[in-house]
Amino acid sequence: MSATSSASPRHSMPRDKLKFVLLEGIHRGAVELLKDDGYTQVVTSPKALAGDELVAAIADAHFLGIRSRTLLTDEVLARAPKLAAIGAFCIGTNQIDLRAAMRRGIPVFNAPFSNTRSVAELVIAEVVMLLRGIPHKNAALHRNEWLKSAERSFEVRGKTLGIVGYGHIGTQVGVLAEHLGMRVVFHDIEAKLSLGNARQLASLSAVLAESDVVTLHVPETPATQWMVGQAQIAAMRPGAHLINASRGTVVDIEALAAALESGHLHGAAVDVFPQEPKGNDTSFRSPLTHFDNVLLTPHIGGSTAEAQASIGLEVASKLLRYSNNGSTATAVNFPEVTLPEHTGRCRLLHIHRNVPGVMAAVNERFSLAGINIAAQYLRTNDEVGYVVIDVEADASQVALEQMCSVEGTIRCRTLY
Ligand SMILES: NC(=O)c1ccc[n+]([C@@H]2O[C@H](COP(=O)([O-])OP(=O)(O)OC[C@H]3O[C@@H](n4cnc5c(N)ncnc54)[C@H](O)[C@@H]3O)[C@@H](O)[C@H]2O)c1
Ligand SMILES: O=C(O)CC[C@@H](O)C(=O)O
Repeated sequence: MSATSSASPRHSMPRDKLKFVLLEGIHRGAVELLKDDGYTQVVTSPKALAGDELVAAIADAHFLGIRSRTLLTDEVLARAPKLAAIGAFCIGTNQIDLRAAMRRGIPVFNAPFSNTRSVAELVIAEVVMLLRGIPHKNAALHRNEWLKSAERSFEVRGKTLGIVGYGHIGTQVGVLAEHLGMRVVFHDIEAKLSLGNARQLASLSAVLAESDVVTLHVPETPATQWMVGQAQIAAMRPGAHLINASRGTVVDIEALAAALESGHLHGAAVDVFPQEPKGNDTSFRSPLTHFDNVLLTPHIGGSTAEAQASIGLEVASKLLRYSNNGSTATAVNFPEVTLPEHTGRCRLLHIHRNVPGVMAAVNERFSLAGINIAAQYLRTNDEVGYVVIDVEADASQVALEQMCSVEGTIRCRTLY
């Protein structure tokens, strides 16, 4: 496969010349899968990178794998001219400027549910721990204080769990909570099929007012930024608990700290933070650290052996499929093309601005050059078109040259 940009548009490269950069401790299963497929150039780092370090690391990368802490802005992407695709080895893709990547002809793949169960299990454990007052009692014992008491200690059975964002994780949490005898209510911007006896309420405030524990499972979007602030916390029941394992920007941490200080909330569990350390060698600071009744975890909702192994294989497979076959199925920012094998033929990939005349120009050039098109697959969105063309192997070089010089081309390449 080749990976080209308008700056260096025409290359065809064998697998061992293509470079994968995998940051943030991506599971070794991903590395093994890539190497087993002939991609021997796999560079890994246990940490997230930023600034000049990130730019240097990806300057000559053809494929990049990250998790939630590597920020890929348009400026960063502009400094990685060979980048053909990005793998987000997680669910969230808010750390990537998806539109900028699309405009640069770079599809982004993620693992939409490989860690769903892990997050749901952690949240259920936190619901039980918070309602029993365990964080506080545990902290006291670590200071040699014996707090044997039933005060503020409750069963979860019969209590109400409010879920905000009833998607993959929210629904799993709801199902598990009902197995423990909880009542489940939820708020979502979309009308959702309620699982079990869960009830969708009309508004966020209705869920806040009715719940003993509120758990957040929305993605980071402009609408969810700081969606739980002072007013929303004030609308929660006195003595209620808040869980955030979604994104750090969803909750106003100062407002949460104030509500814990005043005693309006009896506890919280927080896994995600507005600013998170880049790696395990960096220290963590938060206004929540001095509360005994807050369970703090270092963004490990999806960090289980099972989830990481499964994410590693899932996202690496998607990158391989794109590299070997051209398929963009399940890309989160790109026209999706699912493709059959192209054995015995040469496959050309062309990513272009979706403006009138591009496809006509491609077809005309092929026709004038006497190149027979064996198969053609096209998908577009409002800005970008992605066309995959199979031609006879002996026509590949001329076809690539013709295709790459069409006005409106963002990227073009041939599969090796
Ligand atoms: N803590 C962790 O380690 C961890 C792990 C996985 C995912 N996450 C986070 O959890 C989020 C949710 O994951 P998921 O797989 O359930 O996603 P999902 O897309 O399946 O579900 C998200 C739900 O939120 C709803 N929603 C969106 N905007 C909303 C709004 N303004 N108000 C109410 N509902 C809204 C959507 O309609 C959808 O039903 C991810 O985007 C990610 O940020 C965190
Ligand atoms: O593994 C990570 O860094 C992120 C986990 C989680 O937030 C996700 O979006 O899947």
